[in-house]
Amino acid sequence: MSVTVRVPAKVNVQLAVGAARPDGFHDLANVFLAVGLYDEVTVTPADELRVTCAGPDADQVPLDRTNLAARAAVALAARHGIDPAVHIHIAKDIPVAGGMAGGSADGAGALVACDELWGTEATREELLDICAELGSDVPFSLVGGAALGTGRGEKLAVLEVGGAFHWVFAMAERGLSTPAVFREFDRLGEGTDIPEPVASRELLDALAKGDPDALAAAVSNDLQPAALSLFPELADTLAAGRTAGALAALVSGSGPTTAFLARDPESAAKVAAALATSGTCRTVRVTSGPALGATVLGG
Ligand SMILES: C[C@@](CO)(OP(=O)(O)O)[C@H](O)COP(=O)(O)OP(=O)(O)OC[C@H]1O[C@@H](n2ccc(N)nc2=O)[C@H](O)[C@@H]1O
Ligand SMILES: Nc1ncnc2c1ncn2[C@@H]1O[C@H](COP(=O)(O)OP(=O)(O)O)[C@@H](O)[C@H]1O
Repeated sequence: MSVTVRVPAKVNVQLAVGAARPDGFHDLANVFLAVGLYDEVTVTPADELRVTCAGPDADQVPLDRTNLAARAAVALAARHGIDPAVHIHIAKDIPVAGGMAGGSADGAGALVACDELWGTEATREELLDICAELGSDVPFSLVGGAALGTGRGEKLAVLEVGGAFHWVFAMAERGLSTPAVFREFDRLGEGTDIPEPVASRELLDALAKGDPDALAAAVSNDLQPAALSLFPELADTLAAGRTAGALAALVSGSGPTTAFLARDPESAAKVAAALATSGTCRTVRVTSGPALGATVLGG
């Protein structure tokens, strides 16, 4: 018997970042939108806990107990007095270290899959608690759709979305480390007054209406200057997408994946084709959001 769970990637349509807290984290107003790029996490009973991974970026994924999927299985098992002897296989389509929360997706996926496999019947609240222990982005991977994350991004309020938004994602030649980007944010902001992060009313209204032009006018990412400072070539990718007709071009979360909002699928295809031949990125993907959160596909 095995259980497979499908989990989406995310883009941050707004990422407002406050000053560093005493615990090293930053308070956020983090508006997440789940998009239709997915990892699939399959769990099967085994003699001991083991992780395998397949996909274009599989060689960059740790297969030891630091893998977020393994940590999720161990955390659920510990709470329920279960031996976490399970083979976790990750079919990885979400770019690694790209600012699209691929590791978080695998953590949420493994948690839901193990809950189903072991019949632990954890409440949604317990699952969300474990997610928050695993990482700031993990609760959103479970929930999907669109949500406002406050605190370090783990406290979620579900948001209304009035229609599908069309996106193009450009994957970069190398990854960026999330802690390094937050450190660069701190360095760039030294000596300045960093305001409390607040969600934009215009942005929430644009999401609720499903209005791509209004969303394009309202998107923002406070980590973008830090990501560009560490990876200046991303400016060329952003410019190539804008020139090709994207309504908005921004770094996805801590980067280095860049995200381009298009008015409709035809325009998205045009932007993707231009980016693919621009020589400014590794690969290009076209998709839309919102997408469902962690979903059991069956065994
Ligand atoms: C920036 C965002 C935007 O959604 O994601 P990515 O773009 O990397 O996917 C998130 O805040 C990343 O969330 P996640 O990747 O789960 O981070 P965590 O494991 O909780 O933390 C990793 C490190 O990032 C920094 N961190 C993370 C979240 C936060 N609110 N403040 C921080 O300063 C800290 O240095 C922390 O040690
Ligand atoms: N299941 C996993 N998939 C990908 N990366 C993982 C996983 N578990 C742990 N990691 C680690 O997390 C780091 C961040 O990866 P990822 O979650 O893909 O990016 P991001 O935080 O930029 O969205 C990776 O470099 C890797 O070392």
